[in-house]
Amino acid sequence: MSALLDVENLSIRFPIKRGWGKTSWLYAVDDVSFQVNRGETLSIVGESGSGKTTAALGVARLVPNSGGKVDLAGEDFLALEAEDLRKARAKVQVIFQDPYSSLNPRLRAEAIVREPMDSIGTLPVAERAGRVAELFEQVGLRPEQMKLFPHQFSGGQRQRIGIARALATNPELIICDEAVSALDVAVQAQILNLLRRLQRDLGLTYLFISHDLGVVQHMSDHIAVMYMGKIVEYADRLSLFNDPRHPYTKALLSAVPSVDQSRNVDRLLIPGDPPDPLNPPEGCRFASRCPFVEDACRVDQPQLNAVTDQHKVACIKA
Ligand SMILES: Nc1ncnc2c1ncn2[C@@H]1O[C@H](COP(=O)(O)OP(=O)(O)OP(=O)(O)O)[C@@H](O)[C@H]1O
Repeated sequence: MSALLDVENLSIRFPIKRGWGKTSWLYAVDDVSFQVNRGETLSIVGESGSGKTTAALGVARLVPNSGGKVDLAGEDFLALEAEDLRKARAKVQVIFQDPYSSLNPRLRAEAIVREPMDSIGTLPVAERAGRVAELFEQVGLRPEQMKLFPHQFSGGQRQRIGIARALATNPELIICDEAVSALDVAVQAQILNLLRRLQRDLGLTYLFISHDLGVVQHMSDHIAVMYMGKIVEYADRLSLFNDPRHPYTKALLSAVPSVDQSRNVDRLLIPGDPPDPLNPPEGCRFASRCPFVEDACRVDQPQLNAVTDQHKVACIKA
């Protein structure tokens, strides 16, 4: 299967001002590589602050990178300039977490959905209104709702508008950044089912950012686990959930309540907080919280090594 998205050694850092004119760099994403096959979903999971959102926004060039390569559908996306970038933006769209704040409250729903077509110019002007109507139907909204403003919709309906807007340019890659986290559980299920149906019907590829492992289990083909800006484990869904190798992944999974009695996993608690991201430790970044730590873990940073064909782990004990 061919990769639609191939990310190599992506790094993203933010300048943090400290005291008199002193700037430190926070590496939110540190030398991260991954691929997503066409028509598949790669989820990125990890606790708050691990760099999931920054990595995804870096892929879409919505935050500046400080190194690396992003190949999107055969194009060197980070190297594109002005006009080529504007056109290429049609290929990657984002669905944001908060359907309340991500829609312009002063625009009618039809104008919100139409906006990416106008700014990227993907369709002749005369065809855009028809395309908006088609998108409304595709995401399960009624034609008369096109004239309404965002506050006249429920949270789930607003997220449907966000999805219609993301589909407007016929993208190949959609980044779902905590796309259902702000919704209640019943509505979450409807939106997740809609995303899966659209993926199947339109051949979409998803980069799915979530801290909710239940949702991730439902959506993913592959999963990357991030900790402090690094991918610590990368695997297909079954391997990750049935045979997690990194102690951090084991701890994340053991915290998920399971109705499956046969999955009798001992609860593994992660003590303490992550270290200061402005001053990451030498060696493994998880060492200070790892229940299995050894002296060697504090010396060299573990590389992401293959344990099987579909499974990579950055832990010297894996
Ligand atoms: N614009 C910014 N300026 C400075 N630091 C930032 C900026 N954006 C993110 N960070 C920092 O980068 C790190 C990664 O943040 P990011 O939002 O990518 O994490 P996350 O895993 O998506 O967490 P969450 O689920 O809470 O959004 C954090 O330490 C965060 O404070």
